[in-house]
Amino acid sequence: MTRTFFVGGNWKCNSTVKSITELCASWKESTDNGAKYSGKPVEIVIAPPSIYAQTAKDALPANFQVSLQDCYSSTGAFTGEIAADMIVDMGIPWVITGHSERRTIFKETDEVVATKTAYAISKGLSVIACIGELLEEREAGKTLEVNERQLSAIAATVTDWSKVVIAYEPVWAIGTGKVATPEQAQEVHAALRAWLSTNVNPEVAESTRIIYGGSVKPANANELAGQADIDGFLVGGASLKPDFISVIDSYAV
Ligand SMILES: O=C[C@H](O)COP(=O)(O)O
Repeated sequence: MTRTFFVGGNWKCNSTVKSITELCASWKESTDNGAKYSGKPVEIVIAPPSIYAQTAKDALPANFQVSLQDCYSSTGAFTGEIAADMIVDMGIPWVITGHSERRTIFKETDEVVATKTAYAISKGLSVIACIGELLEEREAGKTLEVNERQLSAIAATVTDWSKVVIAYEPVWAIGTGKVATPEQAQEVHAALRAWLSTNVNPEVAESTRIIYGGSVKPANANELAGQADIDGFLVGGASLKPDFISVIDSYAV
């Protein structure tokens, strides 16, 4: 089965109305309003800071979808939070869960990430669920153990895998310029797919997109995209630039 190439742009806590307007205008100009990318299907999802979601939605090329960067798993007395219900209400189809910055800075546990993921899916959202090991975990030989533990927590609550994209983001490669080599990334992606096959089922393993994140940019995207089990990217810093379009096109090589 073919897994449609997926490119996410996570703007994190960056952007202004002016920068979004200018960036989206440049993307529209270079993509004929996003109508075609080398003639092959690609799913493109941009995650702006939530306060700019509507600004981005209005300004992005026609075939770019919008995501939020996080959600809460309830409505009610939770000051400062945005419930998955509200994301759906605003016509936004995607949300990111479990980003390493949520896990490390905001202390989200595997269980919190799993709960958010399941709740978002129950409300109809599609989810980019993030996992990834710290540098010390990689150096201690625990890369697969950590990633499988995080994936296992998410998998335990997922009821509809067609709504899930798994983002493997080694924390040591995020925002550092230290991209995982194509071989390092492929090794983990293949292991995660094998884990899904054994612990969920072979069909889910074959159809679920596993994307890579961590210092992806135009100069390294083609080689990463050429790996058998890399089905796209979650891009941070490079998604704030006009030449992000070349990352979107990397699947074509
Ligand atoms: O969500 C995106 C990842 O954290 C990667 O960020 P980066 O491309 O700036 O390294």
